[in-house]
Amino acid sequence: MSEENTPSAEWGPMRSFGRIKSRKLKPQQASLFDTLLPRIEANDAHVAAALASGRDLWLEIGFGGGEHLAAQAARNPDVTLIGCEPFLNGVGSALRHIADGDLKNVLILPGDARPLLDSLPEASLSRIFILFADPWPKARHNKRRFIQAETIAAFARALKPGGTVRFATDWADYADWALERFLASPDFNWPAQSQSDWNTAPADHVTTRYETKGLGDCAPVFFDFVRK
Ligand SMILES: C[S@@+](CC[C@H](N)C(=O)[O-])C[C@H]1O[C@@H](n2cnc3c(N)ncnc32)[C@H](O)[C@@H]1O
Repeated sequence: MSEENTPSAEWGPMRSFGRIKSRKLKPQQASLFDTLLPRIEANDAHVAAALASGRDLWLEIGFGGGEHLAAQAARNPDVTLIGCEPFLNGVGSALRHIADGDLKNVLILPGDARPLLDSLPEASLSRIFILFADPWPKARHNKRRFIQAETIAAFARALKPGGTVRFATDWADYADWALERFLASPDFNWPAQSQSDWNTAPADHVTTRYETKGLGDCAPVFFDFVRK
């Protein structure tokens, strides 16, 4: 393998994430940042090892406090989950869940999911979760929503055929927005089962912290889109 083709060269953009400063954290959290995070950080080497293992790779974007991420990892020991979250205290909370559950199948990227999505090899993910993403309800802020035609194209590139994206929200306009964009994509199907059950939490869903707050303007909506 030539130098340019090694995974570390391919995933160079991931190195540009600034390190979260552990001194801004509570002492218990800071020690997890110093001890646990280096072992499980979704850096080039750890992601390369996860891919080489041949295990299914799932990605959770914006895991908040990490409750869903940790619960899915505990339920699915044969899968490796990557969680991305730029919110410092959320990462600290997820590290606590990972330590408490002695979970060995989680990688954490303390930052923006988009460069990671773009740098993962094509067709490397089996599932993507984006649960109760920031709704940006004001029209002038809609462009900040994570779901855009470009991110849907990035999901399509990174997912295996048959892989899924689960999108959940409790904001009606964001539900419409996401549905419109996924249906416009040539790369995704919305299967009949998800179409009939969109207002019921899927059997394998784990309630998230944000979901319990009920801050949106509608009951939770769940869409499972399938990569063609
Ligand atoms: C409304 S919260 C929901 C958190 C969690 N999914 C839940 O349901 O409790 C949205 C989260 O997405 C994170 N987020 C926003 N933009 C992101 C991005 N580009 N990449 C990864 N996470 C992001 C935020 O920091 C925030 O924690």
